[in-house]
Amino acid sequence: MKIVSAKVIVTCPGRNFVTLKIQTDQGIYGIGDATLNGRELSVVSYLQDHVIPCLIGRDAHQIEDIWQYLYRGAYWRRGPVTMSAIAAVDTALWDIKAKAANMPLYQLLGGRSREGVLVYGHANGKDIAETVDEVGKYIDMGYKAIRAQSGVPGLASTYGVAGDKMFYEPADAALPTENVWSTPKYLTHTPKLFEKLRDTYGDGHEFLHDVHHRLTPIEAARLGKSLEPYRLFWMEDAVPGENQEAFRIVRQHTVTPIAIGEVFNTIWDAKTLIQEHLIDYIRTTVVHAGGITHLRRIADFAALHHVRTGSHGATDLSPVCMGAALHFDIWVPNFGIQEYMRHTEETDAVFPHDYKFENGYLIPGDTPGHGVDIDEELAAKYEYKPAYLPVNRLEDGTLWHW
Ligand SMILES: O=C(O)C(=O)C[C@H](O)[C@H](O)CO
Ligand SMILES: [Mg+2]
Repeated sequence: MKIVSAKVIVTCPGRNFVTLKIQTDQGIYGIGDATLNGRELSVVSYLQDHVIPCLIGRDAHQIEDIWQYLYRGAYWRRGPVTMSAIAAVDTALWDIKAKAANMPLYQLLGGRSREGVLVYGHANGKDIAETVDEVGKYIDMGYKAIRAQSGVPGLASTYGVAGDKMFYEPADAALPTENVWSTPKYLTHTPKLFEKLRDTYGDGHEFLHDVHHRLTPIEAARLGKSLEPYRLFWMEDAVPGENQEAFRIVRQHTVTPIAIGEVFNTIWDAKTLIQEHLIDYIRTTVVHAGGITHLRRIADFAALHHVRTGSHGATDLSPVCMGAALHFDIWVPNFGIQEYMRHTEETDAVFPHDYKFENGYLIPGDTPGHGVDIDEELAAKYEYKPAYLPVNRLEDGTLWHW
């Protein structure tokens, strides 16, 4: 089955998405997500100018060979742009193979390992009281796991805390918004939030928290320790991930489970973290870590070291990524949890899909392929709009992590 054409579709139904569509000589097509938040057009160019010309005429069934061809063959390995482009090709090819087999994608991976994919939603509020109320709304919707973020007293705005509660969009401005950050204020405040959540809702739900890479290792160790009485499912991105060895310090001091990986692109970003048992959950996902082919490699390596998966699933990962991720999640033996930030109605209309939310779980459908399509006519109505993620500064103006 030969690849005869491929095109990149950019659309902005409330936020930007980049989608690759690969067409074969047998009339079967596949799609893959290529969205890299705030840097979307660099992946568009990488695909259009450098990848698509190399795909034409290749056998769409040779997924592994094409992956190696694009990874090794480029000479310049890794990085978010390269790996998002490879992921888009890989996802589209798995979609094609599953459609050709007339099976849902999870059947090709090894079949279902579970009935549904446990997901966590995002609750956030300007203060503890509002966050506790928002968590209650997620519990009422049936969520069993909820990420909680709260505004910090004395800080005007904090990433993760939004006006629109259900459809929070971090890439919120044509140029980066500037937030102010104070580690001492945050470290004093955050344990109080989780104390209140456990007091209010008891022990029946999982609570998660995202630190956004803002702490040093010893500060992260302190936070993890202070959160221990509230039994978090995980503490996410506590320190920047580049220095994997730094996690040894966090690990030595706390039994709060540790998660990281949404900014990782390959197994090499997580190798030390996994083999030294420094983390509990690896959060790489389909679109930013080389597609299903590479994610499977990471998950298998993680399984050897008791590390489970917890794929990133914010709104900037399109429904195409979510669909593919759910087929992966329903199969992967060492599954942990899947993040699920709901897309808007406009986005869902552009990307018709067959997955559904039921009682705290997402269930992939049985449509052949990954079960997500793109309505190209509708997509064309939403023109690309530049949008950036915010930046973070300390109170004295120093640029900080976010
Ligand atoms: O969903 C999360 O855990 C995030 O941290 C959201 C990210 O900031 C967002 O997806 C960046 O593009
Ligand atoms: Mg995160």
